[in-house]
Amino acid sequence: MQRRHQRAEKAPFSGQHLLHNKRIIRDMIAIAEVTGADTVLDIGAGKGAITMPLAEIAGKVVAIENDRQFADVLRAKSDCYPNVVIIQKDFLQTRMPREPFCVVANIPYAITTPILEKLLCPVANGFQKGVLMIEKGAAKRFTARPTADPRILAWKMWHELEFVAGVSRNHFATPPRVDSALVRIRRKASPAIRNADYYRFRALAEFGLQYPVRPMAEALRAVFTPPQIKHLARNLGVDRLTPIGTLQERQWADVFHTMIRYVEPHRWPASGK
Ligand SMILES: C[S@@+](CC[C@H](N)C(=O)[O-])C[C@H]1O[C@@H](n2cnc3c(N)ncnc32)[C@H](O)[C@@H]1O
Repeated sequence: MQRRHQRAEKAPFSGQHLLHNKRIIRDMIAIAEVTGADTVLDIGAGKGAITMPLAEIAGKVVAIENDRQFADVLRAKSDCYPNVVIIQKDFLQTRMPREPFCVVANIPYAITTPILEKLLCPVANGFQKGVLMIEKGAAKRFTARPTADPRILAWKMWHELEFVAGVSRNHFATPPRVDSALVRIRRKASPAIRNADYYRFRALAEFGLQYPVRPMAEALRAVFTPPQIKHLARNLGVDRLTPIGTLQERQWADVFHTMIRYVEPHRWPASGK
């Protein structure tokens, strides 16, 4: 009884919810549009449920798994797949490839946000597209429009995030406590803001969205002068009293470009980078 309890407790902590539905795995690879030219990362590869089907299609698969026993299983299974590389390491400690790469993964949910932070930083990072299995609540939050979360807003300025479908917990062993969902991510070919301005944009978004219900005129008062705010609101097609948390991505791009063009740099929110 006590041993069973210990086993049940291990899974939620380590995120070891292995996907056993082959159709869902095939769908994930198809939705990610993986081709023989792609290098694909499987983050939290487990025993290779996604790694090996990926290896049949992709040019190269990099399976990252920090559990030693799972990494041993992966090494044994990948013997007949010369295009699979196993990295036994914490994903958060691994260096992101600069060359283009994709991700197809059922990730450890406990570190979903740090994983996305690492993948979706457009600076010195070759991530292009992917499909991730994540917790359903997080999938809804990440794909909601508009977003009042500055971190998610920054991800979306450079990437399309799309909710694909919910996935029942019955497709996993051990089933997670929460429902899951697939999210498709694609890097934008022509983002409205240059990669070099990523940290500057984040600083503006974090500053402006400290209190998302604040009227935009008030939230941005320390950055823009009152006449600038008046022009900005007119250009965005919103009232000055519009809550800042309701601005859409394209409006945030306009706010940013207006700041860069018309506001003296000493008034820009500090980026720390
Ligand atoms: C949800 S399971 C998915 C396993 C496998 N991809 C599957 O679908 O069957 C997540 C996996 O991530 C691994 N993991 C947890 N934290 C990790 C980390 N920081 N870096 C790399 N792998 C991690 C766990 O050991 C587990 O195998």
